Amino acid sequence: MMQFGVIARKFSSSASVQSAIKNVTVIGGGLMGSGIAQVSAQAGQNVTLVDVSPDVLAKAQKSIGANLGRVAKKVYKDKPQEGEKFVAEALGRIKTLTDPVAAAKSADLVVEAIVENMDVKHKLFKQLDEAAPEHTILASNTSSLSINEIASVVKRKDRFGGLHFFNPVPVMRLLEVVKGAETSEATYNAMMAWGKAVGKTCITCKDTPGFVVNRLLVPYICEAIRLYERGDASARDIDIAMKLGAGYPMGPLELADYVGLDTNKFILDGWHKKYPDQPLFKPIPLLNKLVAEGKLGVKSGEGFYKYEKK
Ligand SMILES: CCCCCCCC(=O)CC(=O)SCCNC(=O)CCNC(=O)[C@H](O)C(C)(C)COP(=O)(O)OP(=O)(O)OC[C@H]1O[C@@H](n2cnc3c(N)ncnc32)[C@H](O)[C@@H]1OP(=O)(O)O
Ligand SMILES: NC(=O)C1=CN([C@@H]2O[C@H](COP(=O)(O)OP(=O)(O)OC[C@H]3O[C@@H](n4cnc5c(N)ncnc54)[C@H](O)[C@@H]3O)[C@@H](O)[C@H]2O)C=CC1
Repeated sequence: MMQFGVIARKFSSSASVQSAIKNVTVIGGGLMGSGIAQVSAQAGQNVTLVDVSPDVLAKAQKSIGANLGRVAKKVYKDKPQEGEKFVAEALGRIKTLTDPVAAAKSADLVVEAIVENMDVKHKLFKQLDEAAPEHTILASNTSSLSINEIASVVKRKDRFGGLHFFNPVPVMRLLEVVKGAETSEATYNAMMAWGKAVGKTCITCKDTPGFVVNRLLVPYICEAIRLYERGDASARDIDIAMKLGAGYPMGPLELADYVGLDTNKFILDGWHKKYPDQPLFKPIPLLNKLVAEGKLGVKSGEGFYKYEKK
């Protein structure tokens, strides 16, 4: 207990922690990338947010502005002018680009948050490795792919690692810092210091499938889908059970809809291919059916539940 207290204090987050990294490039302006850009800018970093789509970048700026407004309302409750200044300054620290190569040239750290596809990630990291200055650390926010496999295409394997954030990034306090087989101690220390500087509590994990959280969360969600598929309980009752019986903020089926059923399926299929004998990773016909029907959860308006389209 004593030891846990010490560890908890040692790794407790603080936005005032100093990091040598001042210029961060975030690639992918979707759900995760926009959140990573926001928390970095909030912590005083100069941020370049990159996406292939200018529309995504415009949407990301809008949602970051709205989320910074939420933070300002809380932190500067009685000082609205200071709140406005905080939002304007943080937004002013984020510039947007559609060219990852140009964006890498000024980066101390690049955090990649593009589609969960090994070939697409490889193509991007090859370009980044060639374009980025010598000292730049390259990191991936992958949910389920191997950090070593992603790093296989870069020369700077010692300056490569995993920085795995959680959705919604501005709210979830954890950051998994993943050491690849060749990640140097200096890179690891820099990633830990940066994670703390952007306000997260960091934990360390080796390059193992799903790291800590998803290795436990994916089988849990999949078992909930199988329970529902067998007709053992209704979706509503499964979710109520885990919220009221186990203290989770969302039930497993709500969380699956929130993360995206396509993402759930992608992770499961990838792990099943790699570990065909592991029963926890076996395909789930109901999940496949929902995805084939375009029922992807919150983002498509329907998954296990129906949602109003935004
Ligand atoms: C099989 C595949 C599975 C894995 C797939 C891969 C995924 C990954 O790699 C890793 C992941 O991210 S796994 C997902 C991790 N996330 C979770 O588990 C979220 C669980 N849900 C929650 O914590 C709350 O329901 C939640 C915080 C979302 C909402 O909380 P509430 O229900 O209490 O609702 P609110 O009262 O509206 O919000 C509470 C406070 O949070 C603020 N907020 C909510 N959403 C936000 C957002 N999107 N951006 C910024 N701020 C946000 C909200 O303002 C409120 O703040 P306070 O006013 O201070 O309370
Ligand atoms: N959705 C989640 O809950 C979580 C996802 N992740 C991981 O984060 C990464 C991103 O996920 P999301 O933000 O959910 O995806 P998303 O689909 O919301 O965003 C991905 C963005 O990347 C852009 N993009 C694709 N290829 C690109 C390229 N070559 N260069 C620049 N931009 C490119 C797309 O236009 C899109 O806007 C994935 O690796 C995912 O596994 C990690 C933690 C949680």
